[in-house]
Amino acid sequence: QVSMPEAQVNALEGLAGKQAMFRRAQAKGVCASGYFVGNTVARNLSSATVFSGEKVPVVARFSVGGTSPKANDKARSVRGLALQLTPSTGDIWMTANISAPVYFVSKPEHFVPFIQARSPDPATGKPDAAKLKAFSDANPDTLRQGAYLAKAPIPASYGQVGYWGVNAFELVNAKKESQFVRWQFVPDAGTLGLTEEQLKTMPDDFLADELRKRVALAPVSFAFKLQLAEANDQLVDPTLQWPDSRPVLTAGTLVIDKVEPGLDGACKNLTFNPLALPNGIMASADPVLLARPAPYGISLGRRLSEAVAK
Ligand code: HEM
Repeated sequence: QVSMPEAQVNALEGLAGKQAMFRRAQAKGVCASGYFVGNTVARNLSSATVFSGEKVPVVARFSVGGTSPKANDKARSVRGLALQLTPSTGDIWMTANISAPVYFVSKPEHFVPFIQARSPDPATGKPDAAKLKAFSDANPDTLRQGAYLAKAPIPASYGQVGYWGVNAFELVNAKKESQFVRWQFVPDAGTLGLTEEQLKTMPDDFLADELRKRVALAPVSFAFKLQLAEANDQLVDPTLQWPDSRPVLTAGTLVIDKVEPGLDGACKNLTFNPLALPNGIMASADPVLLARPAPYGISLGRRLSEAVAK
């Protein structure tokens, strides 16, 4: 009997073949570092020490969606921004964010059939179109992320695309007041997509070098924004956004001022566990959020033991 988290990681390995030593999702990426500074908006909502206003050291990993370390940087997939914040006092905070406001499943048990419907059928070497249609028809919520990405520009830079936390979290302040939020990292340089011409002429691999060159000239920064839930907003379905009318407040700044010359750096031995939350930031009841740490840990375990076995 295979557990759900193991089945999820196995399904990811089936998409483009097992990629030993690489992350089983967002396999292609680059490690970077910098700092985060929270402001009074954050401090009024949360007692987390990452929001104290000090420069909190950050390890960051930018990534391209999919399970292949050779993924095409021009693919119509998500880009990722994963962070580990290590304040001088208090708890570490980890978060893994994507360049879409929504996820592709609303229930963790849909993850395996979603991936399998897109994986090559052993008989034909291609995904089974009928199987994909049947799954999509039965679960139309699994098409929402694709619909978003179909309309979004293909990012020209890891530093010129927005990243969303997607899942809802609960902030709690010193007075024990609670506020449910969703966060996003909005690039200060603005968003920029590849032109039709660039989509034809750019190489498949450019994002890591582009970020190195950009950061060598000046740090890359993002506004950390919080969208505030109202009383009856749903907190458990990451395929749905909250209404645009919900207030979005700037609560801090993320600055990236160094990019690893290679790919790994400090990210190699880490998994960015989205439930590694400090006091003052709590998980919502979103079942997709609660399902994340186990497969991340399994992926970390597999890739680290493969690296030793090599
Ligand atoms: C049941 C749902 C999910 C499963 C099974 C899953 C699975 C995984 C796995 C196995 C990894 C590789 C971990 C590692 O080796 O360190 C990963 C990484 C990642 N996931 Fe998820 N994930 C889920 C939901 C989400 C959601 C909702 C988001 C969006 C916010 C997300 C964003 C990311 C990002 C950005 C990474 C790359 C982190 C890095 O750079 O190290 N995942 N996921």
